[in-house]
Amino acid sequence: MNIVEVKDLRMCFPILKGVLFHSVAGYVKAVDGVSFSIPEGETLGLVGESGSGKSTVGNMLLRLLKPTSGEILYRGRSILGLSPQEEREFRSRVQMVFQNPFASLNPRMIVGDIIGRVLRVQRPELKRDEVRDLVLNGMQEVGLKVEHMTRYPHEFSGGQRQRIAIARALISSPEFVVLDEPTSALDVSVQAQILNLFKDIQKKRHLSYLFISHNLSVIRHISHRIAVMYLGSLMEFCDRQELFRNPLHPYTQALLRSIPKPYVTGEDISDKIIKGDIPSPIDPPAGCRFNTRCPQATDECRSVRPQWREARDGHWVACHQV
Ligand SMILES: Nc1ncnc2c1ncn2[C@@H]1O[C@H](COP(=O)(O)OP(=O)(O)OP(=O)(O)O)[C@@H](O)[C@H]1O
Repeated sequence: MNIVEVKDLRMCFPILKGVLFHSVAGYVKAVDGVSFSIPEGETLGLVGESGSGKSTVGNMLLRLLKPTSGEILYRGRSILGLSPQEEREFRSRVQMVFQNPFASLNPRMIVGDIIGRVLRVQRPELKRDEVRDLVLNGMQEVGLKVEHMTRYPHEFSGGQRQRIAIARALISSPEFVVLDEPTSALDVSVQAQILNLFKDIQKKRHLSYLFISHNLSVIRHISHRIAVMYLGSLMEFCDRQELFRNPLHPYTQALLRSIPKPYVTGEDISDKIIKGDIPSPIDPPAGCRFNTRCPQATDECRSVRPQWREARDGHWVACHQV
């Protein structure tokens, strides 16, 4: 069963102008017709360059942003227009971990209170000792110690702080977690530990993740399926192994070529880097969004938007050349 299904999702941010920002000068088409699904217990890796719209998708799934149009189904039910009761239930089932563990933790609260606060709001019937026990279990699950409970965030390293943020996200026993670049601010060795922690927790709790990153190596390590995003649109979506063995879209192929090889020093990857800049989402190119940088672009690519279609079993792509 799919835990999340997204259909033709769009998000346009108005660009306001004037002294009192009273008129609209245009729109940023941050997300422009995105569809995908996430099966229960799986991780969907959402990868793309900076500004491609990944965080906007994540924020819409969390109900932090209301889509301009499209549908978001959570366990088959729309999450748009929930009653206050349904909203509370949704909040306990869906959680998030963001990139910056330095900014996301209140520096004036001790760790035990940071993690336990969610429970005080969501389950006011719990007694103090019960909250404490749950917080302790949660801390141990992510590799924190009992004595960490009374310390402040500034006393911890980046990796430890991200463990605190993870414990806080898990304390309400969510089913689905949006992980928005959760390891990007960490050292490489710590990144691997945190990625493995996410995997262990997923196995144990049968959690589903949307994992957002610009780093394909990280996405490869953690994902079951991968969606490749470019300038607000999905270019390709399939199983992880299929994507790395048989990438169909020229953008995905270029992304894979640009991953530096381990143990090769001084490798010249200048001819493998995608040429040109990502165009502005205020005035995206007509036809295929990638046509201005695609070596295979034809007149059709420059004028007709490619359809999002299943080229092979479970392998979706938007490209005229496939
Ligand atoms: N609140 C907003 N108002 C106006 N434009 C926005 C807003 N939020 C995002 N954008 C724009 O929408 C586009 C997509 O942004 P988004 O943050 O979703 O991309 P991203 O792929 O997550 O990039 P990054 O990896 O840099 O966070 C960008 O052009 C961004 O400037």
